[in-house]
Amino acid sequence: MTSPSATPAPEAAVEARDLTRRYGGRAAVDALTFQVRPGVVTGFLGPNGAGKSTTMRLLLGLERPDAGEALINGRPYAELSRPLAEVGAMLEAKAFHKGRTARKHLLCLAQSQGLPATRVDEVLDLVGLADVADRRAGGFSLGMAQRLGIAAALLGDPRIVILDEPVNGLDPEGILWIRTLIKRLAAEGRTVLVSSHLMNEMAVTADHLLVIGRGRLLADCSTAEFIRRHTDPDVYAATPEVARPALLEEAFMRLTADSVQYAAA
Ligand SMILES: Nc1ncnc2c1ncn2[C@@H]1O[C@H](COP(=O)(O)OP(=O)(O)OP(=O)(O)O)[C@@H](O)[C@H]1O
Repeated sequence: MTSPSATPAPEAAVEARDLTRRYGGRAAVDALTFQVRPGVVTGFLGPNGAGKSTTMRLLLGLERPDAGEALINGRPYAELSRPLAEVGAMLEAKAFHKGRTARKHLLCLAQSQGLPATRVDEVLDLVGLADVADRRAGGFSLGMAQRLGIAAALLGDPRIVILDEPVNGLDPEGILWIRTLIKRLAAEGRTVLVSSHLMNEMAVTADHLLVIGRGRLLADCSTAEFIRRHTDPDVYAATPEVARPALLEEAFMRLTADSVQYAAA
């Protein structure tokens, strides 16, 4: 039998090390250090302006850190040889050329990354857009645009998926669809990092939480542990276990109350 110490710790798929990004002298992301593990859904939470989107942009090489490192499979995004095959992301649902059809949009992306064109129809099927694949994406509803964004993120069949507010503005059916997909991606062993403002949604989707406020890490633990630690003990004790996910919002408010800030323009 192999002793646990003989097994090297797997390299974190997504990692921030002392990650810092400043705008005009103010730190939007402030010495953040965390790892995101495969096989579970990690929720990325924080009040408005906490630095979630900036952190995701840093991880995806869309911005450069002022200090520290943002790593995908141990390397900065810019050093990945086939980025879409390693990490898929949706930061903004409507990030496509409005005059292009959904299929054309995905084909262009596939070609630019050396991915097989056959993958385009696979992801269109996966997200339920096969029937509207030849319609111009500019006419898509928000729900359809979100699905197209997710199709683009999954084009390279990446082991890492990063989604910024994927359920924003969706109807209940769209929310349920994304929730089911996100859980399946994690169950397949992928690393899934998802930001959201919708606490009820995170409570039923995320296994693990990273919570930030003013660019700093406030919590890094399982969702159940987060609720236990940050809920009033009497309320926690009086709430049956099945109902405890509903306490996430209160726990989040208690933890982040001091971190809500609105910087003067
Ligand atoms: N390009 C930029 N130039 C100047 N300031 C910026 C820029 N991008 C972000 N910021 C500032 O950095 C801080 C963090 O913003 P960020 O969008 O990362 O937060 P967030 O947690 O994603 O917020 P939200 O939940 O509102 O989307 C905010 O104070 C924001 O105003």
